[in-house]
Amino acid sequence: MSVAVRGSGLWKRYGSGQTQVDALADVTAEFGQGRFTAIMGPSGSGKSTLLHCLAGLDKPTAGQVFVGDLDITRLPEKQLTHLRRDRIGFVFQAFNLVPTLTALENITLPLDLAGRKFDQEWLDTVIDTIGLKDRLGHKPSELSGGQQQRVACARALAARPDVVFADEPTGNLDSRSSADVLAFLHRSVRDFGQTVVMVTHDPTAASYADRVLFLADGELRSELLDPTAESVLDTMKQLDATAAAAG
Ligand SMILES: Nc1ncnc2c1ncn2[C@@H]1O[C@H](COP(=O)(O)OP(=O)(O)OP(=O)(O)O)[C@@H](O)[C@H]1O
Repeated sequence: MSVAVRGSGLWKRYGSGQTQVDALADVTAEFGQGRFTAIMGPSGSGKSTLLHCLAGLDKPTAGQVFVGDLDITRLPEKQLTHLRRDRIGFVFQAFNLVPTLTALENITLPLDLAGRKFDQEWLDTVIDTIGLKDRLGHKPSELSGGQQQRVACARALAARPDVVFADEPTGNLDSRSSADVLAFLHRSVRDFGQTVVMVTHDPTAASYADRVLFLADGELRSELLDPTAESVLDTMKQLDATAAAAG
């Protein structure tokens, strides 16, 4: 299995002296191509920081991030911007759609901005899979939260990136809409070989992934393969118990 993204010896330090926080403390992790990985952990454990460093949105204090063979921590800002545009997709908790554009215009916006020719067949496949064909001419305000997030997922996939990073993509959704969004991400991995890395608090959301990584205090503490909501909950309880015993 080839590796889509790799973080090696990642540190992220904020502040100094009394207020110093190591949001990441020597995290090394690989994300295989065509795999769906969830990142979990208590609030403040470093999940978003890890995702942002892996996605080139933030620079680690030490360590390296490779997208394919490319060390993105060494890239000048302009090349990094191009890499984020061409090879990385993002889905945020707050959808972040452009309110004045239709759903379809939002989906193709990154390609329009990059002046790229569409792979129409791929775009049709993605649009078929989000199941919003009759809503493509609607503005975000005319769509439900779940529909908006599916549009945001389609936008992230439109350029067929090496990897899609999703930061709490179901954090603002009810369970039915969450299931639609997660089913779409799952299908993009299973049917199209996409690579997805998703931060979530929700054991049910994590159960859609192939693998769950658990962070605590900026360190990787555990890993679960082929998770179920129950096995994720059990692991969270064990980690809580270990933390309570240690502290
Ligand atoms: N810009 C910043 N300046 C100082 N400290 C920061 C900054 N960003 C994050 N931190 C600290 O780094 C640690 C990790 O934060 P991070 O947001 O990555 O955690 P998280 O696991 O994503 O939390 P949550 O689940 O609450 O979103 C926290 O202690 C946080 O307070």
